Amino acid sequence: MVKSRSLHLLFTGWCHCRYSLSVFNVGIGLDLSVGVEGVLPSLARPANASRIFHGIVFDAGSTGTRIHVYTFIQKDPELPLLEKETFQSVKPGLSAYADTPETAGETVRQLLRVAKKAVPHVEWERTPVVLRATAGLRLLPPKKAQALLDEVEVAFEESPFFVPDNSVHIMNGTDEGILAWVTVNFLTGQLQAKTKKTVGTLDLGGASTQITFLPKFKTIESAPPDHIARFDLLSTTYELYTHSCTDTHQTDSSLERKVFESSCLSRKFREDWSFGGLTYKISGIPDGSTGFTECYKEMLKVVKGVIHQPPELQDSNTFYAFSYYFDIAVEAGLIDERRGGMVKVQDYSIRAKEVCNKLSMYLATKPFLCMDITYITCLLKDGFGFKDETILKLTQKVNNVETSWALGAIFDYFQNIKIH
Ligand SMILES: O=c1ccn([C@@H]2O[C@H](COP(=O)(O)OP(=O)(O)O)[C@@H](O)[C@H]2O)c(=O)[nH]1
Ligand SMILES: [Ca+2]
Repeated sequence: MVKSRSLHLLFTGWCHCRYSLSVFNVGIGLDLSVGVEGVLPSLARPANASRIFHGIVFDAGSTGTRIHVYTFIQKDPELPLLEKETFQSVKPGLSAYADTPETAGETVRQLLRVAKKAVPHVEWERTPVVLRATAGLRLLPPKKAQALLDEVEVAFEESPFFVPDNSVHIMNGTDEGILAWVTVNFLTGQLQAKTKKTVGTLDLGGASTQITFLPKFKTIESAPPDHIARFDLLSTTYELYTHSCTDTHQTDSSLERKVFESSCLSRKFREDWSFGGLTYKISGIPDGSTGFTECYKEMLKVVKGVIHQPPELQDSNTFYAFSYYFDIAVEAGLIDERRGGMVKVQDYSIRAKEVCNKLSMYLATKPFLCMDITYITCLLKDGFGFKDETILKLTQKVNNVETSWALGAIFDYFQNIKIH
């Protein structure tokens, strides 16, 4: 089976992009701190509730389904602590069961067992459970996606947990970006600092990508009003720039072709790949050129001019990056899988050149690395317009909590942050 994020993109074609911009008002009465030892914002809960309470979030991603079970401690009437997160994931994602939706229900039941272990029996009936689906379901025909969501809802209703209204739905890319930003800025302590010193976030999923940051005044001024997404958290209104792309299924006849040749692959590489009901022959270009320059040109075709470039990114210093930015950096040997680490945009680019110009060395073990790392390089530089020196903090967890939009989603449930 072919395992490559960028190959998927090349087949699905251009991103469907949404740009949004929002403004930030420095917190009035915002009082948050974070992490395993940190303080979470006051969350709405029953008056007679015990000191410990929980929330369950399912992340139905395009490549897998994950459960996050959060345990909060009510320290005082205002400020609960996030005590811990219990996490588990399964592959493939729900969209793989588009023709057998009952299997999606089984996946969810299997993960709900994790929640039953993590949440004490007496707490089950007041512990909310929600599922948010991302690009995998966004790309399915609506009826097929709904059939999957219906099965999830049945599994939730059978469970002993509290199923709120609108518990199961497809999330739009803007919410995905904002909720990931909320998670990271909460976990890194930026939100409670009551300053404008927040960190931007970059997510690269199996079929979508998001960039979210607190823009400077100039960006706010020059952006069209419909590029604005606001949300409220405690007494603060935040306005963030958030831009989301979901790979769209290509509708033109090029999807019909059965052969896909790329200069990002070794000339000797041959593999069959099934996608969208067709089987493709994937290979290098037998008599053509390979290597970084040619590969980069291929990537430019799917990236250049598609993604809005906020000018201030040229001056930005640090972004938190996760999901495939992390995975590919590990595969490329840029960071350690357990510890994560910091890389510059140019580190991806330097490594891409090294890998792509020695494709035969990677043929047996990492045949798609050149393609994937070149795609990331191109996305960062020519897509978003980052400069070479921008630092990406690559991390899967902050203070032992997953870097994902899921924590932001449980905030959204408890706080109703009203993204608009
Ligand atoms: O608990 C997990 C498991 C995986 N991933 C990453 O998510 C990416 C895959 O994206 P996803 O399936 O979420 O696709 P999306 O629907 O977001 O496009 C991969 O890089 C995974 O490493 C993640 O962020 N959290
Ligand atoms: Ca994701």
